This record gives sequence, C-alpha cells and structure tokens, in this order.
Amino acid sequence: MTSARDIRPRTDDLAAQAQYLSTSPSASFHSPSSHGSALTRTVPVVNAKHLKPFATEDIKVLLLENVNQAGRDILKQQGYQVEFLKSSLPEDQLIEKIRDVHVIGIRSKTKLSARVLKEAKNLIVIGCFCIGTNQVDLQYAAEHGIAVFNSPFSNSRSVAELVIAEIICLARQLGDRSNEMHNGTWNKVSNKCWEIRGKTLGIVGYGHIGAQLSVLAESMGMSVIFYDVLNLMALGTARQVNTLEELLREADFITCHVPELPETKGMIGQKQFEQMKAGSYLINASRGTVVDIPALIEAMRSGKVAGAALDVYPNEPAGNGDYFNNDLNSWGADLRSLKNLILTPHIGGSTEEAQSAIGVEVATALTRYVNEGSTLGAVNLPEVALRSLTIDEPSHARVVYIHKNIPGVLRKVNEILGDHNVDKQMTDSRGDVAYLMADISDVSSTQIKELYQSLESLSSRIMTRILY
Ligand SMILES: NC(=O)C1=CN([C@@H]2O[C@H](COP(=O)(O)OP(=O)(O)OC[C@H]3O[C@@H](n4cnc5c(N)ncnc54)[C@H](O)[C@@H]3O)[C@@H](O)[C@H]2O)C=CC1
Ligand SMILES: O=C(O)C(=O)COP(=O)(O)O
Repeated sequence: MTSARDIRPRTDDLAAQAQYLSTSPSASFHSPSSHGSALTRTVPVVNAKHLKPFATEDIKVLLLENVNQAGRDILKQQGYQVEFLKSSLPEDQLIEKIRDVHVIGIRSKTKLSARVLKEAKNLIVIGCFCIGTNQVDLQYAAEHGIAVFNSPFSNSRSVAELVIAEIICLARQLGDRSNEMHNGTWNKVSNKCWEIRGKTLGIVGYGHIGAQLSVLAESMGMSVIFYDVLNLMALGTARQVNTLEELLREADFITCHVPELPETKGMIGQKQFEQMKAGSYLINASRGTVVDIPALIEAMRSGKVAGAALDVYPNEPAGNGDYFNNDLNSWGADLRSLKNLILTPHIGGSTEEAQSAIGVEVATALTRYVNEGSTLGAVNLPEVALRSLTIDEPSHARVVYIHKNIPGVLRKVNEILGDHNVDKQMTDSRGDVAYLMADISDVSSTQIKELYQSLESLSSRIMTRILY
C-alpha cells in the first residue's frame, strides 16, 4: 500500500480512493479504562457516524514485546494488518520492519531513536504500551508528525504493590531464607530481621507510582517522606523534604520512582550511598540508569546497604531466556553473588490487570488517532480533538494538518480551506509543532484531492491527512 502519510486521493473509483485516504471517524470508541484517562474526556455523539472505515486493511501495524491480547484484538477488529512479535528486535531488524508500517506498538525495551525513525517513512503513530516513553525520541517524532501515545498510569498500582512486597521481603531477608530452603538448608534467624511498622520509607519521585505507594506504606504503619523536583501535595501524613540528601539521611527504605532523564542518570551513586543510614535498603523499579550499580555493589559489600531490590537494569535482554550475565552488564556476576538482593526481570508492571488495561487504553488511542485524528493523550503533540462527524454529514471530510509552528501558517491554510464550508476547526501548538483539525462539509473526491495537494505544497507542512 502507498504510504498513509502520502495520502493522495484519486477520483476514479471509491476503492481506489480508499487506498489513499484514511478512515472515517468511528465515534463509538471511548476508553474502557476505569481510570478516567484523557481519552474518556470526549463525550460520544449520539448520532455519530458508524461507517465501515475505508481501507483499514491497508493500515499496517507492528506490535513488539508481547503486547497484550486485549490491545491486539482492538487493532485487528479495525481491520488493520497486525504483525505481532513476542520480543523486541535488534536495531537492524527493527529498521527493516519499521520501513513500511503505519503504526508501531512497543513496550519499554524497544529503542525508537532518530536513527530508526528516519527509516520509518510511513509511520504516523507510535503506541508505548507502558508508562515510560524515554525509549522514544519524542522530539524527532513530533518534528516529523509522528504522534506518540502511552498509558500514563495503568500499571502504577502493580509497581506499587511489588515495592510493598519487596520492602517486607528485604526487611525479613525472605529471598535468602527461601533460597536456603530450596537448597535444603534450615537457617532460622532473627538477627537483622525487622518489622516495617514504624520505619521510614523515602520515596524519590512522588508521581503516580510514588503517591500510590505512599498510601499503601502508611496503611502498614510506615512513616513516609518524599523528594520530588515539584512541590506536591503530600497524601495522608507523608511529608515532602527539600533535598535528596535529607531523604537519604532519614529513610530506612529508599525507593526510586523517577523517569529516565539526563538529571536522573546515576542519581543514586557513591555519594548518595554515603549519605544513607547504615543498614538501610534500596529499591529501584524505575529505570536502570537511575542507580549506579557498581556503587550499589560496593555499598552492599561494605554493609552500608543491608538489602536491595532491582527490577530494572542499564541493559536488558530483548526477550526471555538465559541472558542475565556479564555479556549484558559487566558487573552481572558480582551483583548476583550478593545476599539479601532481590533481582526481578523488569516485571513491575507485569500483571494481568495492568497489561490488559494498557492494551485497551493504548490500542484505543491508536485507533482514534488513525481513524479520527484525535491527539488526546498524546505525549509529544498538542492535544486536539473535534467531536465526531455524524450520520447527517455524509460528505464531510476531516483535514488533519501537522505543521511547523511559524507565523502566517493559519492564514495560508485558511486561504486553502476558505473555498469550502469549514464546519469546525481547532488548532494548537506545542513547541515547534502545531496540529490543526478542520471538518469541511459537502466536498467531492476531486476537491479532497485538490485540498490535499494544496496543503502538501505549503512550506510549513509536516504531514497532511484527510479522513472521511
Ligand atoms: N518497573 C516497571 O515495570 C515500571 C517502571 N516504571 C518507571 O517508573 C517511572 C515513574 O513512573 P510514574 O510514577 O508513573 O511517573 P510520574 O511521571 O507520574 O512521576 C515521576 C515523578 O518523578 C518526579 N521527578 C522527575 N525528575 C525528578 C528528579 N530529578 N528528582 C526527583 N523527582 C523527579 C516528577 O516530578 C514526578 O512527580 C516511569 O517513568 C518509568 O520509567 C513505570 C511503570 C512500570
Ligand atoms: O511502564 C513502564 O514504563 C515499564 O517500565 C513497564 O515496562 P514493560 O511494559 O514491562 O516493558
């Protein structure tokens, strides 16, 4: 199929047009997510147009990293061509595969760098079926009109519950006791095993996960302090501290819930371990770059840190198998030899509940973007949506024009649209990129073609799509 970005309508017959035009809006979609996400903010129109979308079979979708069945089903039900792989791909294979797809769905492992995205000539949208979007070059994507969606909090509870479990496991050395029993050793000890009641939990990054964790920890009798770059409302009796150092000096358990950013790289390193209380515990289920692992190994060997739980690593394997060795991370064997260290394979968000909720949420956002052009919930483009076209508007078309945010563009666009009846129009910008949607009524296929060509010829153009 010809590029969905290169949407060139032809007038000879409907089927041929369908090949070049994106789909009609289907207003029946609303996010089934129970969390009231941005997607649920649009009110469904009662007499919305439920057309069989044109040419959805031409939309090619590549899903990597074992995206949940619920999400796959939604995309297949649209008639899209869906290719599904359980693991991520090495860069050369990814580049081959990404060349002709319109939609790609990934999780935390797949790196969509500018180098990879440069090859993705047909790509219109990326779905991160997870929370983190650090694996995608968001700026490059925006500048090339590629929308990026994620699921901002569908797995937050799963991560918070895992951390609660780990706090108790570390305090009671449960991992070691269990391993010993598996090896046939009875080792009944109470030395340096603690209750968590009355202990202080220090949360670094008090966002969706940190805040959820705060409530759970307090309900088990812990005192909670947190450090965040933002001034945030403390839940329950939690208390915000002014500096990371203050948190490290006070907390018995420290847990990291910050995104991967240049500022959070190596945020917990040798200096920070020195500032911690003797015998404290560290948990990292955020990103592998946040904790300096060789420094952690030293701090555990010296006894400064009494236990740790790691769910994320600087280098993670592409799929399941026997990979957690020194080839992957040079300190792998040293890490594995430590006592009271829980190592998990990036499973913070890996629960049935989280994965199916994410599948539905992100697949729905992708479908709405492909079919209707709605960017509600996009992480790299301005959020723009128009109410759905209705059954009373059979010959309406929706213009989506992504353009450089420079002076004079709207005047030129409106000169082009001005010959038609513009029913509704909305535009917004984010940084260097602006997103315009306009519904125009009573347009013929020939006019759509002309509109498309005129918009494409503007120097401000990043991407034009015409949906009907
Ligand atoms: N292990 C796993 O499976 C999972 C890991 N994650 C990771 O957890 C991270 C956090 O997730 P959420 O709580 O949903 O994110 P969030 O965006 O809701 O919260 C992050 C918080 O960190 C704060 N922050 C940013 N930079 C900071 C800094 N330098 N110092 C202190 N605070 C800083 C922000 O202000 C914000 O309050 C995600 O970005 C993702 O990388 C998320 C889900 C699952
Ligand atoms: O949601 C996130 O950011 C996570 O880290 C979970 O990633 P995953 O979907 O398990 O690859």
